[in-house]
Amino acid sequence: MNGIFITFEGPEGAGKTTIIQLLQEKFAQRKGEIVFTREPGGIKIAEKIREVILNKEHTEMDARTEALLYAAARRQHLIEKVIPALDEGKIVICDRFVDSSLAYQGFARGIGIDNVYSINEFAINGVMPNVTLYFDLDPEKGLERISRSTIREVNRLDLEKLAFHQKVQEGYRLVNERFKDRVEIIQADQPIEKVMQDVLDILKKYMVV
Ligand SMILES: Nc1ncnc2c1ncn2[C@@H]1O[C@H](COP(=O)(O)OP(=O)(O)OP(=O)(O)O)[C@@H](O)[C@H]1O
Ligand SMILES: Cc1cn([C@H]2C[C@H](O)[C@@H](COP(=O)(O)O)O2)c(=O)[nH]c1=O
Repeated sequence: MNGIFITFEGPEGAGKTTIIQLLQEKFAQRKGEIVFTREPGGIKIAEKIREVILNKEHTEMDARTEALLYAAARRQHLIEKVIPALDEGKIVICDRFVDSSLAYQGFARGIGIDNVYSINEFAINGVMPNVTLYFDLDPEKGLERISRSTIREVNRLDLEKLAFHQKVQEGYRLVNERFKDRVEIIQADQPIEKVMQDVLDILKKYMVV
């Protein structure tokens, strides 16, 4: 794989999707070189799994089932979209990846970061990001942002209590420490233009911006 794999991580409402949209606009002329995608989703089967996981009616979903579904969506997305693009030398920018599973299912759901990493090792088979941009924002602020959004649909995980989202933040702290060689922290509580500039400053170490 000759390409560059870049992932965006962070809590709800941190601004990952907003910045990815701005990057898509900025790099609109470079469609053959840069692939934008997301997890869970990005391809047909994984988008269907996304619908199952995030459906607000599926309140009975077991935590391990949830972890396995994210890992299954990840596997199919890697095989169909991410790995072929990296093999062609492309840059892949993905909204969320395995660190989300470690923070949300591993830590916040209480399954254990190592347990969730194990099932994901089977799914990803050694494919890890070159760099991860972590959008750092307190969960209260992120939840407040999404509650004000008129376009973003509320999903099952958004509906978890604040205590869950605080655990997600704590989980990410542990994950970021474990993978500090590839994780770059973005201060997400800044105006969008400044967040975008900080993101570009990091991306320019990996690609022409
Ligand atoms: N820097 C910012 N300052 C203020 N509001 C912002 C900023 N970045 C994004 N927002 C707003 O916050 C809301 C959530 O942003 P966005 O969807 O990009 O977050 P996200 O990290 O992708 O969230 P999620 O992972 O929950 O989907 C949107 O309404 C967006 O306009
Ligand atoms: C990949 C992944 C995601 N999640 C959670 C995080 C969010 O609550 C949703 C995805 O929604 P978004 O608007 O696209 O951010 O799913 C998770 O818990 N585990 C994962 O592996």
